[in-house]
Amino acid sequence: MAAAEQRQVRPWPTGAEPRPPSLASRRKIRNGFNLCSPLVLFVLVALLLPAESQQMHGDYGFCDARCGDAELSSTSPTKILIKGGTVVNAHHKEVADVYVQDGLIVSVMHGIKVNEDVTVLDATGKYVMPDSSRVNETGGIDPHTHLGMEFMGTETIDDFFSGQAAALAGGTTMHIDFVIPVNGSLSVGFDAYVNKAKNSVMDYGFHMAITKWDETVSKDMELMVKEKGINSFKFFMAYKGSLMISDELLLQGLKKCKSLGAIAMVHAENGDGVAEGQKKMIDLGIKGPEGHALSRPSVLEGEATARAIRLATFINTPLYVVHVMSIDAMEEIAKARKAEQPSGMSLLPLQGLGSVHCKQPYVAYNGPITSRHLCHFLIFSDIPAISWLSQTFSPFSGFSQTSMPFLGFLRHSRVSLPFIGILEHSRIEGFGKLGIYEVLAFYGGRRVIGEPVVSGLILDDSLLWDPDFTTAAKYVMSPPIRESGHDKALQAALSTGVLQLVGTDHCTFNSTQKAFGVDDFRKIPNGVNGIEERMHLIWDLMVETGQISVTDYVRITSTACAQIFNIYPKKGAILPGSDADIIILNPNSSFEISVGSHHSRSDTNVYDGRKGKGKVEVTISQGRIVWEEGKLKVEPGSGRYVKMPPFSYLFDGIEKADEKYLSSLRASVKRINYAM
Ligand SMILES: NC(=O)NCCC(=O)O
Ligand SMILES: [Zn+2]
Repeated sequence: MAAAEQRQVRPWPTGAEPRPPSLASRRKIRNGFNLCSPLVLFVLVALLLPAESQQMHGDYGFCDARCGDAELSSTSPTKILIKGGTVVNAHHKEVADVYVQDGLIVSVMHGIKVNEDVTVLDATGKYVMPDSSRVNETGGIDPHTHLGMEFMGTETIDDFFSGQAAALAGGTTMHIDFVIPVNGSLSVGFDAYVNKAKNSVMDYGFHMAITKWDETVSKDMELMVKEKGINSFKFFMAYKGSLMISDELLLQGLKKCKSLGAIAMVHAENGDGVAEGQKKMIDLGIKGPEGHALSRPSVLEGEATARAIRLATFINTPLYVVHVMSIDAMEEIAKARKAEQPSGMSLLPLQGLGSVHCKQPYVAYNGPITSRHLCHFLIFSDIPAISWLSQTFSPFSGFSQTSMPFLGFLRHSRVSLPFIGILEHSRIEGFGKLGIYEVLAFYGGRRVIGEPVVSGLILDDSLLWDPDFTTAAKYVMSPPIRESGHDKALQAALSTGVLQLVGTDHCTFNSTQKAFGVDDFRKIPNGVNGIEERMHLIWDLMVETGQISVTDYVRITSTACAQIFNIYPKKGAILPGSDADIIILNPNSSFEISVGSHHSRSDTNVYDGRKGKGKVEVTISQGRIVWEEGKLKVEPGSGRYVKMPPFSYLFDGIEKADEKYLSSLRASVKRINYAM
């Protein structure tokens, strides 16, 4: 990496600010069970086989990303034992050790002993609170970023290097960026992004935008899915005159997505309405950043969301609504997700069942399991007769999520009240512990996913009225940050499962770039930061306030994304065989966000000055410690492109629904032709 490039990455302040306390007193453990035994090596090789990453390694040394230092440091060890923390997955949490080797999680269990060549991060004691231990581990996945994006006549100030360095410092270990076609060409756009991503320092995937429609685009979509590892395409319903597509194109795109098993994503704002709103503001003489919010009210977001959902329903294909910013859009998603629940079925809270540690909004599905309803259960049991279930449920047992034996049993036996019924059955009472820990994914109504972003969950639009242009302009993004009230409603929707996962839409422009629109809000490049702040802010906003549980946190920041984009449990889980992308978060430490210490290249930060509880103290990416004690060590070129296969769980049952639709047509009707 060029030294000049390195210098542009902002430093973690040295000396000026108190450092977070060291998480881990490193030590070597002697005389333990040898994890390099032939058996373990065999397991490792077996686990390595299904890896689907396409490596795009550069020829770089391992270097420190801190500003100006440019010092080379040695590669961090690839054998790591994290001792004594609470391992949190979306389905379950437990105190356990995690052993990592060669970039993979090898083992998650109690009392792992290792040889002296293993680096031990011992979290025990230091982080255990009176009621429970509180070290939470998993790497976050940001489903929505724009690094190195050319947009509104300029290019984002964060490229793949600085954006990813910032991500790692904040505990995000993978992100999915949007490839923008070049003059409508997907292939040219893809190649351009492969080039942009050359200096990557962590794993990443690609979505792709569709900005025009013709035979070549249609064929290229196929190529992208079948050969390039893209399983999602985004349609901009806004940005008239540049990225915006028509309903006709959207329909073509939805059909194509469905045939390829790719997820259609929408930026849902009525672009014609926005153009009209902008004209109105300019006519009224409102040219400052507040004009941005005023010109694109939430009704335009609600309308486009409703339209996209209806068109996707018409085609019968899944839809993913990016950056849900308003109550209007969220309510359309809520309505759609409830829409098709067959009568007689309901959602029940799991509270109070045996040893279940479930809190709202965990739900169990109290009705027949059909292929329309993906219910992914994890059963914990010490009842010998059924303890095999938790083993068979290992995602690495060779079964896909939807063909696990137990789900198969539920489906085929057509049991009504299958789950709750079984749990309440007297035969198992008193035999031991039994619990459903969580329903990982529930899909009941239309296949609609709603993604709020950190800015929409936390901020309100008041600062767009700030008299200082630079301050106001940094909040300009689309759809706009809404007036107070929308944020709280989005939080509630997230905590109750109406919205599923949290992105950032990290799309940074510095104050010089934002000043392009000093005389006209329409020229202010749209976008805010968040890739570094997401994990901290969501922890503080949602977990610290009790709105969601720790396992929910993992689900909305990591697991749901991995499941939707079909890379679970390689990503999004702390399980044997998963990639070793791990964070260690200390809920007793505090964070403070500051433009002076963030790792983005931007000279502004919309969260500047925010403080909160919960600090990511260690980030492990690809099995290497890349963030520890406030120091970032990254290797440009080490980031791997993660291919994402089509036909995620969201497509489960689509064919059956199509068949049902066709058989319901009662057509074509045979008529007597009287004319003959
Ligand atoms: N959101 C935003 O303002 N900028 C990035 C482009 C987009 O996602 O609309
Ligand atoms: Zn975006």
